[in-house]
Amino acid sequence: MSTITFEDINVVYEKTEHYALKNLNLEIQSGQIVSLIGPSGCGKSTTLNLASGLLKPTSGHVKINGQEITGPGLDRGVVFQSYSLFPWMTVLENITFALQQKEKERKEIITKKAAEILKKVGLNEKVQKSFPSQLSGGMQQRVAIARMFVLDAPVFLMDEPFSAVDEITRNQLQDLLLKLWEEGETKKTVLVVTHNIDEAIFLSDRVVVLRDGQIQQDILIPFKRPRDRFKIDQEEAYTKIRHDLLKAVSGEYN
Ligand SMILES: Nc1ncnc2c1ncn2[C@@H]1O[C@H](COP(=O)(O)OP(=O)(O)OP(=O)(O)O)[C@@H](O)[C@H]1O
Repeated sequence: MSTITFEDINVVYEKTEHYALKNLNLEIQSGQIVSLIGPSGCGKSTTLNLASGLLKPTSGHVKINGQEITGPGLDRGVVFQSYSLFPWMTVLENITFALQQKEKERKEIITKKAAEILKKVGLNEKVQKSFPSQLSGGMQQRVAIARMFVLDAPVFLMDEPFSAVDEITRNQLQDLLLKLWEEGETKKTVLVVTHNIDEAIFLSDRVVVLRDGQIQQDILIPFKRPRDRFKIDQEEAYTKIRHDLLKAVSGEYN
């Protein structure tokens, strides 16, 4: 169980004068999926980087379960837009290497575990023996998702994880993420940065809209899980939420 809290956060990057984040207060409850959306430069990645521990706030506190974050840690899994796999290792080696950093099991056990999660995300033995450069972007992102789940951190931080792939692949990856998340015994706390309003609605329990480093809107997404994208988008509530989010992102919300 992991709740992330941002308390009175201000971020002013070195050699700049403007606030990348200003008086930001946000709590992401344990087991929630929360998306951050908003126009370019509104502070989405800055918020995520605070949670990952790669960035420290100029003032304020970022905490997990009440404990101040002081740097990156194994309690947080991260997936970025670019595939962040080691190019000189095969797919299977990428996962076993990551697992070896965490678990002190025998090599055969780790390899078995790695192969199992890869199979689960739809990557067969042939793909497992391939190098990342031999795979499509969507497949590489499947590997990154597999790695995040097998490492089993209680918090997942994802920065535009599906923005580099085509729309059909994007939908498949969203479905995969939700399937693995829903199957989990303890629900992961997930913070996702996205530019895509439909993705934010489909994935999230809450969508937070940032503008100029501040929270403009914080909208609850009421659709029951598991969700069917082709059903929820027919609902009246969906149209209203989408409309409100589009307005908020465009800065036209009063
Ligand atoms: N390393 C940095 N040094 C200086 N300013 C930065 C740095 N990183 C971000 N900024 C500035 O901080 C503000 C917030 O940036 P951030 O990357 O968090 O926005 P974003 O919403 O993620 O944008 P995008 O959607 O384009 O990725 C912007 O004005 C940006 O120019």
